[in-house]
Amino acid sequence: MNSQMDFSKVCTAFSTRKLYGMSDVLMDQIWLTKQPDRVLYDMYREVHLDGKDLTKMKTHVLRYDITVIPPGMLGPEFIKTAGHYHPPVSHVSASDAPSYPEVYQVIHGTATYLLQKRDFSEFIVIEAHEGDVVLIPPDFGHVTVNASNEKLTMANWVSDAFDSDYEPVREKAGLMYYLTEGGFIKNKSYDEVPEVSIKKPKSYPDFGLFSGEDMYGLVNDLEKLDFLRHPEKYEDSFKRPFY
Ligand SMILES: O=P(O)(O)OC[C@H]1O[C@](O)(CO)[C@@H](O)[C@@H]1O
Repeated sequence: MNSQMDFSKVCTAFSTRKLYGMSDVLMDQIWLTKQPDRVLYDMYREVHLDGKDLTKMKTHVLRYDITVIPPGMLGPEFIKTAGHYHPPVSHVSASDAPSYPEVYQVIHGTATYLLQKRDFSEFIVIEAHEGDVVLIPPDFGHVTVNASNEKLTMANWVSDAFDSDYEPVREKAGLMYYLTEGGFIKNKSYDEVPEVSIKKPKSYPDFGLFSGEDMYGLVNDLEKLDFLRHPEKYEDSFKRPFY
């Protein structure tokens, strides 16, 4: 996928996330009161190069989305996405059903992915550059930060069978740590937090995902993304510690 494309022409839905819509998850509430509302980032849903690709995505109940996050600060914090968890897969009735995973690829710029385990036992940070792929395993909440001085364009493949859950991140006023110019700052809403665990991007041969390979190409091989819809079948590959 080319970061210079006009994604609004090749998506089925466009939306933006605005500052006031994220007020609950920001570290500096005093800074916020002095800010006018503004658009923080753009989201393009079901990006497709032609109608056939869109049909394939819909048939497999998968979405290829693009998110564009300009550089900037939210007070002391670097600009970031609101953050959310995915619900457990609905076709497994067990109380420990895994939640839907997701895979990101940086198209242009630098992304810092923050991954937080649902039970607060892990906090993983992965800085990714152009071509890098980052897999969000089941049961991790996630936020993307643009801590660089250039525009970030990133893609994701994800199941289209659910809505993201924003409440757990909102009720704690963000993830366990905020990424600021001075480094990571602990979010006081959490009692005990694990240390920040810095990891490097990698390829995921078990899932057919390789850094440097444009993952839009998977539109021609969507069976390979079955793990996004049926993570319960890939339990061994998702075994902890995943990173
Ligand atoms: O939903 P949030 O937390 O604002 O994050 C934005 C991004 O997350 C995704 O929904 C995928 O999880 C992207 O498609 C979207 O652009």
